[in-house]
This record gives sequence, structure tokens and C-alpha cells, in this order.
Amino acid sequence: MNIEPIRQRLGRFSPRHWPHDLVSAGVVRNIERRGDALHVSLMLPFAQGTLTDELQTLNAELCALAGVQSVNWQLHTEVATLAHANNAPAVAGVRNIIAVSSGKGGVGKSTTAVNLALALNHLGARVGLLDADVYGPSIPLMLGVAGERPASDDGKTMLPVEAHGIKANSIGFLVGADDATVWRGPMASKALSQILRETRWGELDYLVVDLPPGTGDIQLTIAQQVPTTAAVVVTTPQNVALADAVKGINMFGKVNIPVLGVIENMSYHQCGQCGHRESLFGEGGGEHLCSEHGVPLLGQMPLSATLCRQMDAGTPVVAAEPEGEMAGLYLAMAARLAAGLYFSGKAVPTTLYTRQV
Ligand SMILES: Nc1ncnc2c1ncn2[C@@H]1O[C@H](COP(=O)(O)OP(=O)(O)OP(=O)(O)O)[C@@H](O)[C@H]1O
Repeated sequence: MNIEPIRQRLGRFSPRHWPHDLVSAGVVRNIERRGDALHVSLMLPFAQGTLTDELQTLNAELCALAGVQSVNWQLHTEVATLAHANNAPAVAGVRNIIAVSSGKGGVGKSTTAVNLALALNHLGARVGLLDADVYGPSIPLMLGVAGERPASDDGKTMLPVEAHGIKANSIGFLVGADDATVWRGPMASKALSQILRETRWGELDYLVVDLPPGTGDIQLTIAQQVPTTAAVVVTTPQNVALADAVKGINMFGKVNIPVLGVIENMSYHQCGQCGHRESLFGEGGGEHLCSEHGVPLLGQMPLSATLCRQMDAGTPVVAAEPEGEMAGLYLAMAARLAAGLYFSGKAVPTTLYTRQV
């Protein structure tokens, strides 16, 4: 069978959120006909969301081109390690680190970090979550594991706490949320660096780091001490929050950490009864900010009482209702994030890059 027409068709197909088609993205591994079926195998270098469904739309055309009855797609994912944006030494086993930040407190940064981490895991990736928010470590509560402590079998390193399929560590597990908040700059960033490196994360495709809110020295120091691959900025639509989000984008710019995009949280309220949408804090702010600063708007999350309640109860929406509408929004953001990270980064050999240094 001549596979060239098949290859050409795949070369004209760009999945959603991909800046490239399947062929130029280099993901097509093998095309062959076996009996009445066409087998196409793809090797994907990042966690992906709806690709399986999207590929089905090609089936009829490919069947006609190959003269077969069916198409059998085989998708393998091996998340690539991307060069990080600074000179901080790598963390053993950790392929990519995504920093989640916000220009100001209370915009839902931790909520976003937790649900994005869970969403990446739902897409099939091995995920860790580091709570670096020394001013208010809320991850233990949000994951429903506030009473737990990381175990240590050698007195030197810690095993992360596991919750809802991801691995987590937080300053809040170790000193209690109230004590951590009185720490000041150098002490907090030193402790954090230690937690990052003394946790036995195992093999992780993505480690999501929930940074402290703000754009001051401590955030800058942490961003530099952590071998960050790229960052995400969370904001709400009010002008004051957007102005601070710009400071966040600029902060990462100063230390050459690429900003993968902005997530607008509490963008609108959707009435639980009639479904009516209302933009309580203004409309179009996130979009405007993104187009002005040349960064993608990764997604918009509604203000939702359920989301807030689930978070407080330690069962984040992506874990509680993975098939629901709200989780779907986080899953789409995670897929966009993973694609954006891969296509904007530079792949490096995993074995060299993630070993203990
Ligand atoms: N989209 C949302 N709808 C409703 N409630 C939300 C939403 N996002 C976050 N919240 C709630 O708002 C509160 C603050 O959220 P969160 O702790 O994530 O903010 P933060 O930006 O991390 O704050 P800080 O950095 O100051 O700790 C929490 O009670 C959370 O459940």
C-alpha cells in the first residue's frame, strides 16, 4: 500500500491547540495496513486531551484513501523533558516544572494549581504539586489531607503525601499554616528549596508549583531557585487584579521564564437555576491583557459556589466530578497548557536532565 497519501493527509491535520500538523510535529511513528484495517501509531510528547476523539474525524477519509474498512489509532504518550528557563539544578525524576502565580492574593491561584495538577493527571500524566505559598499554604486542606505528614524512612528525605492520584508536599504539612506565614523572605525560600529537593517525588512528568501571591523579591527568588520550565498567571477580571497580573508577566520576563498564558478566574457567574451568565467583575479584561502582552488566554473559570464548597471539603472539582462541566474546563486548560509547554520549549534528553545532581 502506498502510505504517502495517508501521510499527506496527516500532514494537513492540526489538532486543536497545536501550532503544527501531526507530521511536522514529529509524532507519527508508523502507518501500515493490516488486513482490512489501517494502523496508525503516534508517539505524543505531552499529555493530551481530546486527541483520540479528534482523530476519529479523519477515519472516513483515511479509509477511502487506504481502501480499508477501519482505522486503528495507537496513541502512546512519553512526556518530553524540556529545558528549564534558568540555571537552577534539576530535581531528580522531575521532567517539567510549571509555576502557577498571581499578582495578588485571593484570586484563586491555589484552586487553579490544584485543579490543573489533577487535570494533567486525568490526562494520563504523572503529576506532583508543591505548595510554595509560604504566606498561606492551603494545598493540604484543598486536597483533603491536612492531617497527614510526609513520611521519612531515612531521616533525610521525605515521601510526598498522595491524594486523588497526585503527589504533594507543602510547607503546611511541616510547620502548620499559621507558623509558615510569619517566615520572612530568605528563611521561607530556603525552606522551600529544601522541601523541593528533599522530597522523593519519583518519576514525574509535571510538577506544578503554587507560588506565593505577589511579584516581590520572595516570588522572584523562588522562581529562580526552582528549575522552572514555564509559568502561568492567574487573575480575576477586575482592573486592579489585571494590573497586578501584568506585574506577574513582567516579573517572569525579568528572569526569562516563559509565561504560557493567563487563566482568568471568577470570570462570570452562571446561575445554578436558569444557566444565565453574568460578568460580575467586568468583561473582556483577561482577553485584552493577553492580546496586549502577547500571551494566550488559557481559559476562563466561572465563579461557582460548588467549586468553592468542594475545595473547602478537600475534594477538588476535577477529582469529585471529572466528567462534569467545570472539570471539563480545567481539562481543556490542562491540555492547552501541556501542548503550549511542549511547543514553546526545547526538548532535552530525559535521562541526562532529571537525574540527581
Ligand atoms: N472560581 C471560583 N469560584 C468560587 N470560589 C472560588 C473560585 N476560585 C477560588 N475560589 C475560592 O476562593 C478562595 C480563595 O481561593 P485560593 O485560595 O485558591 O486563592 P489564592 O489566590 O491561592 O489565595 P492566596 O494566594 O491569597 O492564598 C477559596 O475559598 C476558594 O475556594
